[in-house]
Amino acid sequence: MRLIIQPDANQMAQWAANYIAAKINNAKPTSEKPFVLGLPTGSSPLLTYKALIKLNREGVVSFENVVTFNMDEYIGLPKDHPQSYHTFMWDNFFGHIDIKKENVHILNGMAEDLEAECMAYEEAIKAAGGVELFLGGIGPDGHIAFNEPGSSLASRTRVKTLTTDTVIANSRFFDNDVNKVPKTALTVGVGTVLDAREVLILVNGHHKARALYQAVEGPVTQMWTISALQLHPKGIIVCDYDACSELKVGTYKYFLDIEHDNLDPESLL
Ligand SMILES: N[C@@H]1[C@@H](O)[C@H](O)[C@@H](COP(=O)(O)O)O[C@@H]1O
Repeated sequence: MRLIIQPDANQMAQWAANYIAAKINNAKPTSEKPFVLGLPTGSSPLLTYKALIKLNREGVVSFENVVTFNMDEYIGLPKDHPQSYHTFMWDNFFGHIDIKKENVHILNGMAEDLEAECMAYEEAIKAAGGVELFLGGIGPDGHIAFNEPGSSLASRTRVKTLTTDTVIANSRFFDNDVNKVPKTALTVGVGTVLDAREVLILVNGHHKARALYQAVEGPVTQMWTISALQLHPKGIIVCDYDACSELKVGTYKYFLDIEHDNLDPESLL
């Protein structure tokens, strides 16, 4: 696993955006062979999306031949609900870049047959040739997508019940009213994420410090589902100084040292 330590969330986002843009450009995607990108919602990727929008506007990267698969969606929220992940993605990213609508895939939390929806999603990922790069964030309890503690590390796309902690955390988007937060969601599995050829996880802020410690220094365990990244041949975590506060000083220094030449976002493009 690589750990890229950046001073703050802005520099983290620039690093991640430049990295993603470089990956897309190096792949030279075409409509026959598009670049398949996995994407998250939440506050963690917001600055990265902003930076990618800027790179798109400046002509550094195009999303014309990029196909996306989002990680998750609430069950029971219509697509046009202000807090649906559909709305989030179009408001914060897709609506500002040159992506084709038909290349965007987001789970439908209103599907009549949710199991069939999940199976079809896995099939669609396969049919697209698999995910090249999965971008993700994590919850303070180390969950990836909506794979809450105790989720199988081999899990696939399915229905998940959200923990009380996650419902409380996400109530900030629902007028701070936990009763308005859906209690279930559709989510790609840990196994689905690990199948991507590369996984890039964003972790910032003090409130994620324990999760980062578990991800980097803890054992692989279903109780911190992000720890499964240790089993991935190409896992990268980009974090800020605040998120590092639970790491051992030696671990922190080690990653700063071995990534010394790769920390400048400008070196990526
Ligand atoms: N399903 C999402 C996750 O994909 C996200 O990583 C997590 C953290 O959110 P934030 O980035 O807002 O801290 O929240 C939700 O539970």
